[in-house]
Amino acid sequence: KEDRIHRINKNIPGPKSKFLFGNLFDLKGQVHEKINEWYEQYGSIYRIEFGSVSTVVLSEYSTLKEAFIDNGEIFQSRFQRKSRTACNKELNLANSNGEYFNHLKKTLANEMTNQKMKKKEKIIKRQVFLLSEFFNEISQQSPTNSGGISKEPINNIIKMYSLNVMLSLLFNIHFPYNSNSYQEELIITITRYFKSTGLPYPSDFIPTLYPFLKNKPKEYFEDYESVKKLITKITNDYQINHMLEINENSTIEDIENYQPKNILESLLKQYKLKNISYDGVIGSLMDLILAGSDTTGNTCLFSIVALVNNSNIQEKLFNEISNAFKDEDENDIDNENLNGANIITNNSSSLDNLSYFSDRIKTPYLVAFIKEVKRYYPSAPLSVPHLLTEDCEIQGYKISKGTQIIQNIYSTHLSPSFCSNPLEFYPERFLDSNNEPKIIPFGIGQRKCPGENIFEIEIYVFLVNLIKKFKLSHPINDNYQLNDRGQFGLSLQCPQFNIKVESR
Ligand code: HEM
Repeated sequence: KEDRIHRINKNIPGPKSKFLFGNLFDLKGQVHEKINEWYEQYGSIYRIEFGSVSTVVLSEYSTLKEAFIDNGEIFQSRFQRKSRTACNKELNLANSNGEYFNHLKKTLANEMTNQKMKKKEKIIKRQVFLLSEFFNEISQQSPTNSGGISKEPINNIIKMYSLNVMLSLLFNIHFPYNSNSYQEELIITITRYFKSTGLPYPSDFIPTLYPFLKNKPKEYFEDYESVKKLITKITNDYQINHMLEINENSTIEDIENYQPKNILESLLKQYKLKNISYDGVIGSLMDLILAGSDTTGNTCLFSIVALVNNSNIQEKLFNEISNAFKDEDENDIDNENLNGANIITNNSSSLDNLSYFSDRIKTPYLVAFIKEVKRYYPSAPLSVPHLLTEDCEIQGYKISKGTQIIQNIYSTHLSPSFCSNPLEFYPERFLDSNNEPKIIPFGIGQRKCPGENIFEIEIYVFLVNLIKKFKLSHPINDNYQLNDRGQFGLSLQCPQFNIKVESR
């Protein structure tokens, strides 16, 4: 089977590969930068070998469109890596295929529509308010009160925001914004897991090595299990406390008539109808929490880096936002403590009345800034690998079924074929709606990210509040730049940084 794949793919250009290991030795560390180097050498379609797995890397919008949209059906399956399937048994959304996947996707798509997500802005604003308190504390740290410097890098706290949004959306709970405790360990575990899950492990691609390396690296499997334990406990608790209407005595009809109140209940309903397994429920919740918190968290962090490194842009945004949203929020948030995670009470407040996101037309420069952040710092630089399920021809090259396909979002966004001066951070390029370049941070085609709608609200509300209330700058000198070279992982990791915060 592999001989056939290699025979068909051999006409596609690409670097020389080594016996047994293929190009794996080159794919260590900053994988996306190596993939970009090869893109510059071989163009928008090239072939590499992940051990014995023939792989084709596709870049640039027209090539990706030809594959993932014009030939969408045969490009939609996930390539299964043993290290991942050993954890999730192919029962979760991100790793399943075929009918089972379609069922899961439909269940989640129904719950994550633009309309439904817009109604969740209240939840997001609550989290942004709590996060602002943390920034307030930093700003008051210096003796003059004119501005303070964070004592520690702020990366984990910002990731706590995106994790809390997902936890409150799914389970109606969130963690406090402080360090030295259980939640910081959780963030570190998620970050480590997401970094390592993007790396190509030799045991996934060299069958002869599998028996020796199958449970390595140990940390990767331990991290997965520790997050799974937490999500399983929260899900079990939720069922006991909230889904009382459905129990062992319920008939199929009762279950079918049950109206789920959120994403979690929709998944549990499908489990009770025996359409998906309990592991499928937990695995898909983990997808949402892991994918939802790490990608969004890193993008929020990169947006802060962009504000600090481009103070003129920060001032322009401050002026635009202050003019657009003059009103002040009053926040009255009550929490009850439960095992370290707080239950969110549903007191209504002025938070409920205001929707920044629906009014984003008032802030065209901020909307353009967010697009530029997504382009310049693509949070999922190489997307999630796909599997080609039928032979096909793309850009005149024949590709065999069984080939692993990589969506190269990183080069697509940062190559001169995409836009002029691609290495300049320049939001203005998105101001002309007739001429705006097409970005694909969420992937392309049938497997495109289901979290896009919620992400857009999360980053918009986050930036409106942060920019309106605080001036952010480099902790040492206003003229210095923060390091913005992302570290490779399934999501591009923003380097750790401290920050100076002044209240506006
Ligand atoms: C900056 C924010 C985000 C970026 C850049 C991003 C990017 C991506 C990309 C590139 C993919 C793969 C698409 C493909 O294979 O064609 C993906 C898949 C996925 N994302 Fe996101 N994502 C983000 C936020 C989120 C959020 C907030 C959630 C959850 C609410 C989420 C959940 C998922 C899931 C579950 C998948 C797997 C979908 C599947 O296999 O069908 N993502 N995302």
